[in-house]
Amino acid sequence: MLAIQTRGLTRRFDGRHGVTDLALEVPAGSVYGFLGPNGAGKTTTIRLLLALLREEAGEIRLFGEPLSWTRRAPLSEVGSMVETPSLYPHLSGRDNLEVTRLLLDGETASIDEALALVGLTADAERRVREYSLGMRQRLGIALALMRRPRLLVLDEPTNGLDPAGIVELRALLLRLAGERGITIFLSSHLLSEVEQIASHVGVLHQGQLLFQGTQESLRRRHGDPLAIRCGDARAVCDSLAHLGEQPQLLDEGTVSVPAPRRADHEINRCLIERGHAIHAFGRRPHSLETLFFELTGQEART
Ligand SMILES: Nc1ncnc2c1ncn2[C@@H]1O[C@H](COP(=O)(O)OP(=O)(O)OP(=O)(O)O)[C@@H](O)[C@H]1O
Repeated sequence: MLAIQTRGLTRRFDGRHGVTDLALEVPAGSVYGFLGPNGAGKTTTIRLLLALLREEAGEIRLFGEPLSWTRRAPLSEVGSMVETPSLYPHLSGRDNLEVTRLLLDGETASIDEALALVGLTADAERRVREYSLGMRQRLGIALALMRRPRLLVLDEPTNGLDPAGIVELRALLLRLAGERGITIFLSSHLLSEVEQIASHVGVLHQGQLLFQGTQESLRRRHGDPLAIRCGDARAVCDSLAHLGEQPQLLDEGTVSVPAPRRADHEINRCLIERGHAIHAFGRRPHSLETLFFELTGQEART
C-alpha cells in the first residue's frame, strides 16, 4: 500500500524550474526523507501534495485515492506543517489547539492526547509567545495531529531548531511512526538528520528525482568506499592510478577509492609489494551526505 504515489507530476514556473515528471512512491508506514539542495523543488512538491498549488501535468494518489487541485477529499487523512506553523502567540498552547478543533469539521483527536503526544502537557497553559522554537514546532505538529491523520507531511521541520530541539523532534517523529503507524513524509537538507530517522529516501535535484528507495538500497547501489590510511597518501594515489583505480586523496594520510575495480585483498597486496606503509585498510560506510553529493554531482561543502 502506498501512502503517496505520483506519476508524471509536473509543475514549472515560466516553463522552467519547479518539478518535472515526478514518480514518488511512499510506502504506508514509512518515514520518507525527501532530500535536496535549496531550490531543488521540495517545497513545490509538498505544495502539490497538499493541493496548495495546481499541478500542470500528472497525477497524485494518497492511499490510492486521486487528489488534484479540484479533488481534495483525500486530504482529510493528511496532517501537515509547511514552514513555520501559524500560531496565535497571545494564546496558550492549549487554546491554539482549541481554535483548530473548532475550525475542523468532524471527529478530532482530544487536545490532551495531542499535547501529550508532542510532550507539551506541562507547558499547555503558557502563552505561545513564551515558547522556544522547538516547542512551537511541536505545537505545530500537535495541530497537524488534530485530524488524526494517517499521513504527516512536514516541510523542513528541523529548520532553525537547536540540537536539543532536533533530538526532541526526531524522537517525536519516530514515536508517531512507531506507535501510531503514521506515515511521515518530511523534506530536509539536513542529511545527517534524515539518515537517523528515515526508512526511505528520495533525492531531488533540479526538479527531478535522482534516487528513491530504502536507505539500505541506496547504500547497496553505491557500495561503501575503500579507505586506506597510509604513510604517504600521494604516493599511494599514484600507485593506485597506475593499477587503473580511481583514488581520491582525502588528506596527507588517507586515500579513498569510491568504487574499486579489483578485489580489496588484491589492492592491499599490490600496495604492500610496492613498499607502501599501510596503517589501516578497509571499507568505510558511506554517510548519506557523501551519497547525496555523489548523486547530485556536487562537491561536498566543508
Ligand atoms: N511561485 C513561484 N514562481 C516562480 N518560481 C518559483 C515559484 N516557486 C518556486 N519557484 C522556483 O522553483 C524552484 C524550486 O523551488 P522550491 O521552493 O520548490 O525548492 P526547495 O527545494 O523547496 O528549496 P528550498 O530548500 O530553498 O526551500 C526554484 O528554482 C524556485 O525559484
